[in-house]
Amino acid sequence: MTAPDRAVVDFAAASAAAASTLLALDVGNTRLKWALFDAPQPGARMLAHGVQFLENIETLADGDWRALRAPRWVLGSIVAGAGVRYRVEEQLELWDAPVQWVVPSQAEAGLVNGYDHPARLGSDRWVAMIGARQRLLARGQGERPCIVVMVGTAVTVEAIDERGRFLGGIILPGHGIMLRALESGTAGLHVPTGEVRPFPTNTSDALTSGGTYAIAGAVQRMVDNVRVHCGQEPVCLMTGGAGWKMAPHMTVPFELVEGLIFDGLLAIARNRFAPLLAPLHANVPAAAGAHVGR
Ligand SMILES: Nc1ncnc2c1ncn2[C@@H]1O[C@H](COP(=O)(O)OP(=O)(O)O)[C@@H](O)[C@H]1O
Ligand SMILES: CC(C)(COP(=O)(O)O)[C@@H](O)C(=O)NCCC(=O)O
Ligand SMILES: [K+]
Repeated sequence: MTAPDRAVVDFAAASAAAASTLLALDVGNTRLKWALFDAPQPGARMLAHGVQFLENIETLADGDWRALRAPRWVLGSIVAGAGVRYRVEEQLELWDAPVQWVVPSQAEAGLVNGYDHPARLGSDRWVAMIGARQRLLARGQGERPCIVVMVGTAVTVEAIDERGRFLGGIILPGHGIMLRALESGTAGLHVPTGEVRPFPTNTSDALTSGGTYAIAGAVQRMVDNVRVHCGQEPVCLMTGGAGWKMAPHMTVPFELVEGLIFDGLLAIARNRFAPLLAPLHANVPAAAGAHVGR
């Protein structure tokens, strides 16, 4: 369902774009997601986008990125290690624009950070929450608390209150890590992927269902926590490469949204870069959905 290692380029749109392009990067522990926008602000048009597994980063400059219009700005989230960051920066030498990596702070783009040490929060979590908060504000739901679920290599479930304060969140292993942990810690769990069943009657189904229900149950628990704390039902947004796998098995109402991290990066970019733009872009419509990764 997702499109691995593939770039989609709208050449007509790319050539029409003004020189205010933003390359947005989301580097996770499994894959690098990128998108080129025609302006550094919410509602910007996506000119091209793609995804690469981390082991294929070296192909970007000579592959997907070669034909791209040069970005004026590069803004990214990265949670992979320093080695990966260095390899990404090497590919970015294709252009003059220096990359800015987002570091979570005390407050940015409408979100207040409740983490004990704000900078120790994963930047992907921070940026996705900024995207979620912007989305709620844009559709008049700024008075609602929010749960943000990201299903990637790891799974995170964040709680944001009705005033835009990040209360805290949980981290649990993603599907792949859960399975590998069970395989490596036992003698009898080397089996093919199974199906999600309410009452599994074989090892494959038992493992697949266990992982899926662990995630669904964790989300349900965080929704309960927020309901008790905030006194109202949260809006639940789910994103990430494996979000579609969880969707059929959730027990709380939710919306599957692609590109929450890109929404967040555009909101941050508006604060950092839009003031540098001429009035040319003053009337770009706000908050169109960004769709990425398919
Ligand atoms: N076609 C696919 N290609 C890659 N990963 C996929 C695919 N479908 C589902 N996944 C799952 O999505 C996860 C990667 O999602 P992603 O959001 O890119 O993670 P991260 O941000 O941690 O790199 C993988 O761990 C895998 O379980
Ligand atoms: C929790 C994460 C591993 C998620 O990574 P991902 O699944 O997106 O690759 C990442 O956000 C991270 O390294 N966080 C730093 C620790 C923290 O957020 O508390
Ligand atoms: K991620």
